[in-house]
Formats: sequence, C-alpha cells, structure tokens
Amino acid sequence: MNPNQQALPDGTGLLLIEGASLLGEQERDILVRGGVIAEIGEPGSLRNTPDAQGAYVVDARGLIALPGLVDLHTHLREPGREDAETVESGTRAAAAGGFTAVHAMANTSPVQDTAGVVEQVLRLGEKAGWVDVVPIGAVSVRLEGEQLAELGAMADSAARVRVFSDDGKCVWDPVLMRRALEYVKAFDGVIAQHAQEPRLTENAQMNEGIVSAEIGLAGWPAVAEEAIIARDVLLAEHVGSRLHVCHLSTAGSVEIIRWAKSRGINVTAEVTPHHLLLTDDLARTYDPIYKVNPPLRTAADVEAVREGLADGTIDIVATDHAPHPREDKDCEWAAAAFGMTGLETVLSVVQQTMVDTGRMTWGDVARVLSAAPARIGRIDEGPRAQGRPLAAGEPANITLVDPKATREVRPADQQTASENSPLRGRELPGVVRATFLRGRATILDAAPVRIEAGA
Ligand SMILES: NC(=O)N[C@@H](CC(=O)O)C(=O)O
Ligand SMILES: [Zn+2]
Ligand SMILES: [Zn+2]
Repeated sequence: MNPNQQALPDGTGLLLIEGASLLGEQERDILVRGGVIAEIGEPGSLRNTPDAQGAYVVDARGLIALPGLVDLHTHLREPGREDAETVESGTRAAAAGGFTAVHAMANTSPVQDTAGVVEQVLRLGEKAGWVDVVPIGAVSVRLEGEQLAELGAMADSAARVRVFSDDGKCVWDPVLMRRALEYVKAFDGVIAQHAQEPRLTENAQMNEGIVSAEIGLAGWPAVAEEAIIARDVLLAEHVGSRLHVCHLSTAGSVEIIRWAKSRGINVTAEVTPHHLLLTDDLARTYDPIYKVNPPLRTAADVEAVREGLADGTIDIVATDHAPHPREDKDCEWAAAAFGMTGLETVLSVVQQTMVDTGRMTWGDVARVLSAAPARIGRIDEGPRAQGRPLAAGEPANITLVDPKATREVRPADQQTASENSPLRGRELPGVVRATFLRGRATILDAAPVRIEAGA
C-alpha cells in the first residue's frame, strides 16, 4: 500500500483542501467529512470554523481541483495476463493518473463473460482499494462473436454490469450486434463497439496511407472503422438502443457520429490520448511502441478528432490503457502486440492538446474525463456515485493537478507493471499531486498538516 494512504485518515476523517482552483476557475476551500464534501467556501473561510477542528489540511494553492477521473476503457489484464498488469498495479497506475474509477475491459483470460468472472474482478478491485473497478462484460461467449454471453446475469450480479464489449475484437455479425443492442435495453446497458471490419484489416499493421506505402507495412484503411460505425449507428437507431463507439480514430468516423447525433441517434464516442497527439509518421521508426489498434492516423485525422472532442461530437477521452510485457513489444513490428499504456499520462496529453491550445477549459476536461464517462457507464448515481460535480453533499472524489509543473515520462517511474508508453522521454505539462477516493488519499504528493483544536 502507498505510504501516503496512511498519511491521511480514511474516509471517516476530516479533510480540508485549501486554496484549490475549482475547475480552473475560482479558488475555494473544500471541507470533507465522512467521505463526502461537507462544505465549499472562500479561501481561508473554513479553517477557523468549529466544523474544521481536527481536520487534516492539504495546501492546494496553485492546483486545479477536478472531480475524480473516470476511465471507460482500461485493460487491467487480470485474470490471465498478470505478467502485463494486475488489478492492483493497474489501479495504482489509475490513481496516480488522477482516476477514482476505471471500467475494466472484458478481454481477460478467462474472458469476463459470466457473472462469476466479473464478480471476481470487482472483488480484486475492492481489495486493491485504489479506485472503483467497474467490470465490463463481454458481448459474446469467449469474445468469439457467435453466441451472446449471459448479459442479464452479469447485469444482475454484484458487479452491476452496464457496459458490454468484445473490445479487441469487433462484434462483426450484424444479427448478433442487433440482439445485443436489443437485450441491454432492459437494464439501460450499452454496447461498446471496437469498430474494425475484419476482412478489410486482415494482417493490417498500421494506418493505410502514404506512410504505409512508403515503408511497406500492410495498411488498415479508415473505411474499415467507418463502415462498422455507420452500420452500428443505423442499427442503434433501428432498435432504439444505446451504442458507444470505442477509440474512434478517423476524420470520417467523426463525421458519421456528428451525422448520427444530428438525427437523434443514441450514440456516444470516445477518443484516446494517443489519437489526440500522435500520427502514423511515427511508424517510420519501425518501433512497435507505436503499434496500436486502431492505428495512429494522419495529422488531418488528429485535427478532426480534436475538433470533434472540442465541439462535443466525441463525448469522452478514454485511455484504452493496454499494457504489454516487454517480450510482446521488443520484437519486430509485425510480431509485436497492439497497444499502449495511458492511465498515467492522459491528463497531461489532454492538457497539452486541448487546454493549452485554448480549445477546451478545465470544466470541459471534467466533462470528458469524469462526468460523461460516468454517465455512459451508469455509475453516476447513489452513495458511491462517480463523475459528480464538486459540490456539497457529493462523494469526495477529487483530483488535484498542478498545471504549471512539467515532468519527463519515464516508464520505469510509473506504477503500471508494463513499460509500453509511446510518450517515454517526452516532457509533458501537468502533474497529478493528489487523488482522493471518497475522502481517502490514494495519491498525495505533499505532507498534510493537522489543525489542532483551538489553534
Ligand atoms: N488497443 C490495442 O491496441 N490493444 C488492446 C485491444 C483493443 O483495445 O482493441 C489490447 O487488449 O491490447
Ligand atoms: Zn479496441
Ligand atoms: Zn481496448
């Protein structure tokens, strides 16, 4: 356990966060009691009140307070690939990145396709205690795309699954996709699609375009993503159900989502930090650290996804944190695994690409990295709600970030058990100084001070 977790009382204690800038706007003090935000007041106004006596004080001047971040797309790899990540290491990485909840993708081994396996992942998350782990259920048995998994049993289980995905694989069969969309309506679930037309992407290694032609790697055309998204928004409209599009990566995909939303179709979409920042030019290095599914696209696509995120066409940023052990990445490009880590750098990438460029405010960041993903996952209600505003009476899930600090990304310094960060060696803005899960510090970069009674 992180020693800092003991530096503050657990969620039953009193905590006073002083001088944080709420969503980058006005400076406020936040008093937390019993894991709940008790009061928010002008700077200096709470310290001397009877309510604050005995509180631990965190000096948050110069820091921005955000609601705890929520990831809709994390690969925690346990059960089955504990050599890449465990629930403990992956959720520790999540807390370090500012998260208080992550949705755990279903492509584990065994697959999260039964109530038993999703409950196992839920328990592992509770035992680790870093963030709330929200299991995603598979759409099909063993992700094989043939038979529907026991969606209802997973929904009714202790894990209360609402998001279903065969991520890593596309639900290609339109009849299976239709049935899945129909089935989850009963409990307000959502199908999160990994949009990849399999025949158009056989052996594909990178984005199909000028770079793939020049360097001689097999291409993954944009149409292979866009064709599935187009089909699925029409299916979602037909059955009147809720669709979520995972890791959208092309300008054409943004156009389709924009069109679907203008028609009132119930669709949401996510973009990853790597698709907001990186382009397929990096494949020229032949370094498989840049190999990911969907592939890095062109500068025009990067511009389109930034614009789509800024104008609300794209609802959220999701990490698609996909840890892989060294032996699966330190090999030639064609043999390497697809995937990149992202939990510990996503906030920095969003700051750099969207906030520092003037395209989004910190309030928008709170929406795309907390409120909206919590809403899509239907974890935004009840006493353990996530993605709630920073306001009195709400669960004290709070992330403090220093937007002026920078740091060099060094995979060896990260909490994730894998080192496949495409950002290694880069200097990034924004450092997470603290994460509070229902008032308990999971990450805390500074020693808290206690207000003595009568002081
Ligand atoms: N994104 C990836 O490149 N890889 C993911 C699967 C996925 O998200 O499709 C993984 O599980 O490794
Ligand atoms: Zn995927
Ligand atoms: Zn994924």
